[in-house]
Amino acid sequence: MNITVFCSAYSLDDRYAAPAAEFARLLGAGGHTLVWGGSNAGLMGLLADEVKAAGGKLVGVMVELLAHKGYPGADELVMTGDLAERKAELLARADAVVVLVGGLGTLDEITEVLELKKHNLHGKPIVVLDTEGFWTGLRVQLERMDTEGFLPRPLDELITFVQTPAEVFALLDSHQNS
Ligand SMILES: C/C(=C\CNc1ncnc2c1ncn2[C@@H]1O[C@H](COP(=O)(O)O)[C@@H](O)[C@H]1O)CO
Repeated sequence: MNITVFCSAYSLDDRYAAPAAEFARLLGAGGHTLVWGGSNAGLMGLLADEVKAAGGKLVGVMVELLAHKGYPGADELVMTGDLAERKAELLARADAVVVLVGGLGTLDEITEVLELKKHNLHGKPIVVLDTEGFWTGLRVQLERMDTEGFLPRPLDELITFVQTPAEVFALLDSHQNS
């Protein structure tokens, strides 16, 4: 499975780094391919290291302006012209999207794939690994949109929040088998 991952480009403490590393090991050991921003920076680099060490493949989708930060050991590096093209490519190459902790770049990526799914422009699973309740604020806001009639379809058709790396793969397996 090609799993596109959005996550922080910053180095983070163990509360966030350890679950991200565990997720990456499960991804690699499961024979999946990590599709990600292609950077060796922070959590993005840690993720790639762990996936590679566990036997998974790496496909980096980069923008020219950040090419100097490219992960040296990627199996494939795709160069895109700008951030919008990169987001489109990250989604096009995904069988599923997984979101780890992150900042504005990650938030931008989540809302993009959600908005496209809302309009039925793709039907790929979007799973948030909600480490330490990091995304509680987003979940609460989305639930309010859902209950107060701001969404054209139920929220649980659009996105799933889980607490552990193992739950991510259990969910993706259940999607594959359905
Ligand atoms: C932080 C530094 C460089 C960042 N380099 C990046 N390279 C590739 N992709 C990136 C980079 N920064 C952001 N992204 C994308 O956005 C998400 C992370 O952004 P956030 O703001 O940290 O959440 C990530 O999913 C990438 O796709 C200098 O060391």
